[in-house]
Amino acid sequence: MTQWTAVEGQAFTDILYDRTEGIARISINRPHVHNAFRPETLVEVMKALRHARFDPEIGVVILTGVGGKAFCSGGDQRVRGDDGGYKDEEGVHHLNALDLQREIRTCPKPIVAMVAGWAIGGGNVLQLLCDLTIAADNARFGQTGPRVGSFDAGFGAGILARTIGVKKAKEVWFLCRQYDAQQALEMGWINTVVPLERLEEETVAWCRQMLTLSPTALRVLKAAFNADSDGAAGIQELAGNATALFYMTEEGQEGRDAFLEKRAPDFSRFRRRP
Ligand SMILES: CC(C)(COP(=O)(O)OP(=O)(O)OC[C@H]1O[C@@H](n2cnc3c(N)ncnc32)[C@H](O)[C@@H]1OP(=O)(O)O)[C@@H](O)C(=O)NCCC(=O)NCCSC(=O)CCC(=O)c1ccccc1C(=O)O
Repeated sequence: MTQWTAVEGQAFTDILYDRTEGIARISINRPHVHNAFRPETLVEVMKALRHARFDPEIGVVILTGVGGKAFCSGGDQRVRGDDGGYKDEEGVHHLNALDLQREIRTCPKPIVAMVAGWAIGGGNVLQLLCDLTIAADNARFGQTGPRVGSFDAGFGAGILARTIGVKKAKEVWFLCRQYDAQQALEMGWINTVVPLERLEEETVAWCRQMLTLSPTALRVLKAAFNADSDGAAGIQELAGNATALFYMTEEGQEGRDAFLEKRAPDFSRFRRRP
């Protein structure tokens, strides 16, 4: 059994944020609505995710839902307003699941979705955008948009098509059916299925295995997997890794040192590699 400790100084209302060695866990905590999110929920998830990103002791993040019956059932329909989004407590309308989607993709640490029960609507899109998905045998996946007057024509359509194929993605969105964990596994929608009682153990084992590997290699690979589907922003993310690595070389540092020492740079000792 993994021992989790609440992260100090991080108090939330809609989520739980805790950690064990090297792993941060963010859990949507609204089980009375199958972990549907409201704008405030997403603000809290992003805050915790940023905290985990900048914590040097954290190498992997788990995103999950409390209660064993749902990962997340998407946007909370009870706070969906008439002015283009979901209403926060001040009455301001948001579509800030889109902000979280981008933050999941640009977080340089692997994010693992740990899915028990429903991953539906915007909840399915969140698990889809996580780098890996470990599902319990009670997990069920699907989109409901065309039934409830919504759609995600961004990552929710495009990345689903890349993941399970265009025909299958159209089936998911056009028919609004639900798929069990075994069907999702067969489509390549998720990575593995385990009995519910083994879900946490298996997820933590996958995380621990990643923690033994090169963080830089994982970081650059994550950027690489997203680069083409993120367009110029994806190339920027990938290229930023190249710049960071170059700054760590003597060749890169020679340019900086020459400027600071007010002399011409001498790059002659650096090889022109084939
Ligand atoms: C998930 C179900 C299929 C589960 O069915 P069942 O097991 O029978 O449970 P229920 O009795 O239906 O549910 C229990 C309880 O939870 C409430 N509930 C469940 N889901 C939601 C929800 N999404 N919002 C509010 N409340 C919910 C339900 O009403 C029950 O409460 P009671 O008080 O007991 O009545 C089934 O529950 C279901 O189909 N749920 C709805 C799923 C859904 O349609 N989700 C929304 C899809 S649209 C979406 O997520 C868009 C959001 C988004 O990410 C987005 C997309 C594109 C651009 C921007 C955005 C963005 O930023 O938001």
